[in-house]
Amino acid sequence: MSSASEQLNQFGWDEWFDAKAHEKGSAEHRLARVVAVDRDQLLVIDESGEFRAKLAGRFLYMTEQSIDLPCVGDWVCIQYSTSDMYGIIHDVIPRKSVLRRKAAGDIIEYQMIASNIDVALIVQACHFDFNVNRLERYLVMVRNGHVHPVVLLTKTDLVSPETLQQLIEKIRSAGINTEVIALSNVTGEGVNNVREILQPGKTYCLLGSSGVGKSTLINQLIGRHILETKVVSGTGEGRHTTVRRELIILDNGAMLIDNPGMREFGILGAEEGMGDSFADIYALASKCKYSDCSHSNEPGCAVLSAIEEGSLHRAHYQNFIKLRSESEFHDLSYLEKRKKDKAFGRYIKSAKKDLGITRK
Ligand SMILES: Nc1nc2c(ncn2[C@@H]2O[C@H](COP(=O)(O)OP(=O)(O)OP(=O)(O)O)[C@@H](O)[C@H]2O)c(=O)[nH]1
Ligand SMILES: [Zn+2]
Repeated sequence: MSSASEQLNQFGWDEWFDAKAHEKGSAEHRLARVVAVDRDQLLVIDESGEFRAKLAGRFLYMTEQSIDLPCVGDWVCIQYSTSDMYGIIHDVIPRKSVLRRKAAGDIIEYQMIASNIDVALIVQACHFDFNVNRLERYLVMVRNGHVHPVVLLTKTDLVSPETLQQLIEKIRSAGINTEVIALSNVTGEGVNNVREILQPGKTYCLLGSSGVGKSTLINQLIGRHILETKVVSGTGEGRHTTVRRELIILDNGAMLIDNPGMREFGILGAEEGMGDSFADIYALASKCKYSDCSHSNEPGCAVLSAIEEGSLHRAHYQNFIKLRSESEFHDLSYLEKRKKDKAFGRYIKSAKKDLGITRK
């Protein structure tokens, strides 16, 4: 790594990105990390501070999908010129991890929420909000994006220690081995356990339903001075109106991404299944000859006959197949793998018992 890129380590740059930048031939460019996106303007940070930036016309022209445009958390190749108040973004360095959600509608389109997140803190409140199935859906989304999950149970002040213990047992008996931190923003209990896992140079985000205490927790984690915004131009001079920063650097050097997309993520990402847009296909599927019909070539498939008859649009069906292979397949493969792991664990246990091996 060059010394310039070493200075970027504080913002999460590492050997992984370095290797990707070399592969792409972008290693010679100046690099910066996106801390906010405001329509066509971006706010980026590098070792010399924060700058406004815009996308290069050529980059915009060459980009076919909106998910390939820079989002919060991305590393970008940037050029600064003395004549322009904006830095010009020429490229995006490949993403190590992503949080994205399906855009509404039949066409399979994804919307980027943020990238290059190391750990997602999945927040549920002990009181009212707690739901293991929803937790599993969040875990699937997060792991599909290659983000490491940690579960936060908030509002412990509203439940008895026994109830809290039962909630944790429910999580464990669902086969979820993810680290769980219980906390109360009111008493402050457990908040330090969250602080302890936040490492400098790593990027975190909070996911969870509205009202579970994410903002309250973020406010506890943020030092006051971070809220003051000083935005300079590409030349390093002048001040401009404030952009709401979505990537926040905490006092200890850990980074926290909190953006509007993340706030809606729970509803559109983890909670909306495929059912809504493909209700017609699911209705037909119940009439297929085989209950495990994949609707691709089976005899007696009601979905395929509906296409033949013209009562189901082929394009709609193709979207269904594509989305199923892209999303449900990954989701299921993760859940199935975990079930298998669990089954394997039981198998090992019983085999040990048969052989008379017991834990000392
Ligand atoms: N009793 C109790 N109340 C809490 C706790 N944490 C947050 N609250 C309260 O719960 C309400 C919602 O908290 P927020 O932090 O705004 O929740 P949020 O998750 O940020 O919600 P959105 O901004 O809608 O995503 C507020 O009235 C908080 O004061 C807690 O640990 N215990
Ligand atoms: Zn079928």
